[in-house]
Amino acid sequence: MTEQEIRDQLVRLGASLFQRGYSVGSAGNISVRLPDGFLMTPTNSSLGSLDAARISKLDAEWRHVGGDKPSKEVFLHRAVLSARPEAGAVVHLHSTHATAIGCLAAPGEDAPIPPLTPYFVMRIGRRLPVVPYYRPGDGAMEPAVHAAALEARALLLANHGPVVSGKTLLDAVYASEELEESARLALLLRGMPARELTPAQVDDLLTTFG
Ligand SMILES: O=C(CO)COP(=O)(O)O
Ligand SMILES: [Zn+2]
Repeated sequence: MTEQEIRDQLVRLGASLFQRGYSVGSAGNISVRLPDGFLMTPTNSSLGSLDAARISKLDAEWRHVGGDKPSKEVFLHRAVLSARPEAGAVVHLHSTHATAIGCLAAPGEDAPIPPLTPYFVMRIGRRLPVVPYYRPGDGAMEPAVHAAALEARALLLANHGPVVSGKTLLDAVYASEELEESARLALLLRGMPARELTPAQVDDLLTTFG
């Protein structure tokens, strides 16, 4: 895809997430890896009304080289994209149910959502580490996020929200949606004797689709 096509896709997918309530106000941010750097949603922008021409551009050293001022969460995206060379995009949301799990789970926990359905396992994997709370935009979070991203495709920022990587922007968006719906399901079934996928079923999914 050309950079222009990726910019247009970012606008479309941001609007789609916003319209369905996965993000509200100016919450959340998205980054995409390019051959010569990165695209990032501008700070204080709404995912619902991004302007393709004003999306921030950063060079390969994460210096701002074009468009509006980038998200204050540049450190967060840099931590994940540098830990996961195969990842092409990162989506950070404040989606309600995943954030709720990030308020219930203990920082350091690494599987706060049980493997209830195959698509959760296929899109998120076995681990979903919970990174301790940091103020939004605090660069001090970078080592903790980097360490978590080395072992998992997605993570939860305690009391803040989910961070999900994917091979492509579309993969990262699909995985973010799957994570939010899985969190919702986990909360709906809390305290009920829900049947989880067995370790053998999880292994089978990961070897077939992982
Ligand atoms: O989600 C956010 C902070 O965590 C939004 O911040 P930005 O508007 O700077 O991207
Ligand atoms: Zn946030």
